[in-house]
Amino acid sequence: MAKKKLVTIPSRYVRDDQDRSIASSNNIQVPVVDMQRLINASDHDSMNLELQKLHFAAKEWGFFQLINHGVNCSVVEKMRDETKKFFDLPLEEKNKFEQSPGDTDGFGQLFVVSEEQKLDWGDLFYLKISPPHLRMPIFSKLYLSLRETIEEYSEEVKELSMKVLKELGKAVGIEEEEVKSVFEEGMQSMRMNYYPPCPQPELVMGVCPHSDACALTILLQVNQTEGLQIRKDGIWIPILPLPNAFIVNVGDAFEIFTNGIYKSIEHRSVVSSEKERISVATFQSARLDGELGPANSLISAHNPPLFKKMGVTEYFRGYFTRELVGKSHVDTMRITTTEDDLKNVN
Ligand SMILES: O=C(O)CCC(=O)C(=O)O
Ligand SMILES: [Fe+2]
Repeated sequence: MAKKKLVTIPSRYVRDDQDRSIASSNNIQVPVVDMQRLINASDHDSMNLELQKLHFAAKEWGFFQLINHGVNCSVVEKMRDETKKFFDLPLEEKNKFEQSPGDTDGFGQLFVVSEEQKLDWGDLFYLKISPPHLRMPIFSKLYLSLRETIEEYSEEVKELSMKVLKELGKAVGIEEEEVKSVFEEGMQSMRMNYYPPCPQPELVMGVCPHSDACALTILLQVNQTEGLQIRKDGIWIPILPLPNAFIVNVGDAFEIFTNGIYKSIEHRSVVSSEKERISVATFQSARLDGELGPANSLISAHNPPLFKKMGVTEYFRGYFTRELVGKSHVDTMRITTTEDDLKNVN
C-alpha cells in the first residue's frame, strides 16, 4: 500500500468503531527519565531520585521517554536511514521479503487472522533477531547494509533494555538475578512501521489499540512525526517525541512478572493526510525455554500471584493467533477468583 496515491479508502481500512477523541491539552505528557542519572553510582541522591521517577513513570503511565540513553548516536542515525531506505524501495523489492502465509516475519501486515478482519493503514516489517537461532530465512536474505545496521542497533538496544528492566526490577524489589534469568537470553524482535499519508486519516488507524506482549519496548520515532497515542485513565494522549530520546513502554510480560505493579498500556497510532510516519519498535521478551509468571521475589502470603505461570512459548502462541485487540491477551493469564474459591477461603 505504501506510496500508492489513493483517493478513496478501501472499506477494509475504514475503522468506524474507534473512539478518536484525544486529551484536550498538549500539556499532559509522559514522564522523562534520564538514563545517565539512573546508573551514575557516584551520585547516590540523584540516582535514587531518578529511580523514583522511573518507578512513577512505569507504575502510573507504563510509558516514558528515555534521554541520555547511551545508545551510540551514529548507530541510531544509521537505523533511521536504513529504515527509510527500506520503505522507499519499490514494492517489488520489498515484496522479496514478504511474509509467507501463517508466518509473522517479513514485510506485510501483522495479526491478520481472517479475510473479514479490518486492516491497519500501514506497512510493517517484522523480524525475530535474537537469540540468532530464532532468525527466519528472511533475515539472511537482507541486503548487507540493512542487516548490519539491524544487528548493530539491536545489540545496543538489547543492552539498554536489560539495564532498564534491571532498574525496574530494583524499584519494585525483584532481585537482579531473577530479572536476568527470565529476560537476559530472551527473544528480541523488531517491528519497523511505515504509515503513508492518508487522504481521510479520520477514517483509518495506523495501528489499532493494543498492548505489547513483550517485557519492554524501545521505540524509535524515525522521522520525529507525531502519531503515537497512549490511553491513560480512559483518555487518549498524543505523545510528542523528544529529539534524541527513545519512547519506552512496559509490555504485558512485565506486567505479569511484576504481578501487576507495572501495567502495560494500550497505545495506537494515527496517521496524517500530509506526512508519512516511520517508527521502529524493538521488543525485549522472556527466554522462550523458560516460564513466565509473577517474580518469586514478589510473591508472599500477603501478595498472592495475580497471574498464572506458563511456558513462554505457549504464552506467545496465544498472542500471535489472536487478532490484536487492546489488552485481551494479558487477561487470559489473569487468575480469576470465583465464588467457589472465596467460599474455600472462608
Ligand atoms: O508507530 C508507533 O509509534 C507505535 C508502533 C507500535 O505500537 C508497535 O509497533 O507495537
Ligand atoms: Fe505497540
